[in-house]
Amino acid sequence: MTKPAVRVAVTGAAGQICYSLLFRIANGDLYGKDQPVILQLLDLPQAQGAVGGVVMELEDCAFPNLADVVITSDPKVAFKDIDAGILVGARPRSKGMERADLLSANAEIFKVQGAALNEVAKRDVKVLVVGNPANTNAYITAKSAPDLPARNITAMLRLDHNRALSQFAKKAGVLSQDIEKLAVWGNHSPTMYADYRFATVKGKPLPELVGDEAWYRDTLIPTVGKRGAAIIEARGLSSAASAANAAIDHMHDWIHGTNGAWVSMGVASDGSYGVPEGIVFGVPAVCANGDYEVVKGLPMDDFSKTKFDGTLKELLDERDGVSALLG
Ligand SMILES: NC(=O)C1=CN([C@@H]2O[C@H](COP(=O)(O)OP(=O)(O)OC[C@H]3O[C@@H](n4cnc5c(N)ncnc54)[C@H](O)[C@@H]3O)[C@@H](O)[C@H]2O)C=CC1
Ligand SMILES: O=C([O-])CC(=O)C(=O)O
Repeated sequence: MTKPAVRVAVTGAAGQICYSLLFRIANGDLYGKDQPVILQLLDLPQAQGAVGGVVMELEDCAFPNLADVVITSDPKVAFKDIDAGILVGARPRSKGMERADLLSANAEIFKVQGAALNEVAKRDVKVLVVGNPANTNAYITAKSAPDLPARNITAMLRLDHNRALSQFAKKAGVLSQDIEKLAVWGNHSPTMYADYRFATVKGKPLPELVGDEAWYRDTLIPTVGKRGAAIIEARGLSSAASAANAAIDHMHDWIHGTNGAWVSMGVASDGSYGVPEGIVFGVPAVCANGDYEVVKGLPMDDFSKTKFDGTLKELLDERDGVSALLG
């Protein structure tokens, strides 16, 4: 017998990330090939025609498990009874613009969408915020959805995690899939801290395989931190297919589990590592049974502490920047 369909809302459906993401979800990359999915697509009124075009293309793929598609500009229609929500729709950064510039432009969007999720989504909905500044947008969403568990409203650090994996793999001459226990801490921004101190490859410490602490500090960390800007510079547009891939990885692992492996997720702090409660902070996590647990008790050395405090300070400043809006 066919399983009942799950409902997945995706916002920013006419945008470039969704042009990749929607096809991956419809193909079963999120919930599996045996799970019917209903896509509930949100975009602005002026983008409805373009969303219609994307939906024609989805139809033309004849995905066996795409049960239905809803197109709307009303968040309460898009989020009705959803099992999962991927909030992509936001104003993207253009050349020369920093994420902080996006803060106020996007804060209002996530306030409205948080309130709509609060009203109509399933009580155990899993939410991933992709739209930048992703951590603070997730923070606003959670604060605007007080009846939903804050732990279920997450932000995307997985692109940073995947970027770091690839750079480390290249440097150490190993496969990225063999790198375990990498952690990306903090904000999805150039201040993020890709921490390889605990990482191993087939039991060997990654720092030993890399064998070049100066490269790690002076090249790896800034390369990953500024990768989004490098892609904008090269493409004239921000990253899209890799962002969609990271969103699939994040949600897939949350839904299906990681078999003990660490992944990096932006999650509402419970106060651990000294991060004030509620701040959405990138942490290493292990997923199981449709839930995640933050890896706790990792020690910090002087370098880590400096990096950690820097990215935390940026998030606290962003929080202060939106506090008036949250009232
Ligand atoms: N967290 C991460 O790792 C990454 C985040 N991003 C962010 O993802 C976001 C989307 O990127 P793209 O798809 O490239 O942008 P895009 O400009 O191609 O598409 C954005 C879409 O969102 C829609 N939109 C705007 N306001 C909306 C609202 N209130 N409700 C629903 N839809 C709305 C627009 O009409 C447009 O169709 C940007 O904020 C970008 O910075 C991009 C890459 C990585
Ligand atoms: O940098 C940007 O604006 C897009 C983004 O978040 C990324 O590629 O990491």
